[in-house]
Amino acid sequence: MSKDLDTTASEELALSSRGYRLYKKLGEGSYAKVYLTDYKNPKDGKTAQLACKIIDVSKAPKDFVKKFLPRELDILIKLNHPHIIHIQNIFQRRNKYFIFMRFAENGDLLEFILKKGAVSEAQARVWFRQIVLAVQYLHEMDIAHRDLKCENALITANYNIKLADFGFARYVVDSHGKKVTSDTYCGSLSYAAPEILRGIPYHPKIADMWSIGVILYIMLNKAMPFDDGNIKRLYEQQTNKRWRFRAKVIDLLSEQVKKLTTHLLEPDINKRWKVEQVLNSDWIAMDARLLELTPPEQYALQCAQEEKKKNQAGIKTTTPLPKNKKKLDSIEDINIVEDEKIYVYFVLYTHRQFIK
Ligand SMILES: Nc1ncnc2c1ncn2[C@@H]1O[C@H](COP(=O)(O)OP(=O)(O)OP(=O)(O)O)[C@@H](O)[C@H]1O
Repeated sequence: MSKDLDTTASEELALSSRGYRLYKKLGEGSYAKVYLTDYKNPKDGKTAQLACKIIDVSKAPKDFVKKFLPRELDILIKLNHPHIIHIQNIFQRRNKYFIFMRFAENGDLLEFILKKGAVSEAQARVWFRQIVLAVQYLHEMDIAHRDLKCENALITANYNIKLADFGFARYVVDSHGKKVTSDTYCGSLSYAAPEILRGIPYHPKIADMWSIGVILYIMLNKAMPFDDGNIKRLYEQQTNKRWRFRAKVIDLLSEQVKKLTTHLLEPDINKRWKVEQVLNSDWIAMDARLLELTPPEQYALQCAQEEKKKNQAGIKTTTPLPKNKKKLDSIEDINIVEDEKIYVYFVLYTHRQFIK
């Protein structure tokens, strides 16, 4: 096996007895490494190429191991959507978790943009809609992704998007069906909504919509809308709407896409567009084929809606609400989940930079 691999001989043996052979590093995140893997089903001999994300809990912070990782695994096994990466198998051995998933042959969206340049508006519309449908499915399941960024939008051989990396994802309702806000600040700084930077408990679904706006901007511009490592300055740029489309593309882009981007990069959470407004936007409608859901997209959405109904029916109503119920200056009153402690989890430095 390649020197690239951190797996021990006994791990390799355990993996190969299940038909897996890891052989090449595909990517690396904060606490995980992702490898290209050959798989041969021991029962029927069928083969496939997969990606394997290895999380070594002995190298990760306690908060990640106790809180984020269990959530990631719990959420991953529930998801089934055409634009979310398919999980083939998960297993744990000593300190390591091995998450086997579909291999995205064309890498991630950031890699693609860095290599090929800004995405044409027609292609961006197709990819953006796929990302938004995946987010609609998650939000319908009452899950917020909380780390939406180009690196987490993977591209298959057929140039379809598969959303990945649920390391920061969480449920946004509590056991009483009440909306909860987050005060754990996750994700990448460049994609973080102003309300996150402000350091107040935030609505994770609404913050996801901001990140989606940043992704759209990056696809069209091959640049970040806001680019400052200093949180205070970044916050000021965001709230004063100090961003513009790059000179290279501004005259080429449609008014419809400019309007959509502006409604997503909206600092006021009450005005920021939600999933349905995006999917019904004039920009998506410019390609009539994209207005209809494909049968797999329709099926996945239906499943999510049914799951939500089931959960709502099973919600306990007799248990008293947590004591720390707190009103905030936002659209609804909210319960702050007790286990959440303020923890800054920003990935401040990105490995890959845009060359303007
Ligand atoms: N299924 C896959 N197919 C191809 N490449 C993949 C796949 N999964 C992950 N990668 C690559 O590995 C990188 C890291 O994966 P992932 O984002 O899941 O790890 P992470 O540790 O959770 O990252 P982060 O610290 O950014 O949250 C991705 O950006 C992508 O380039």
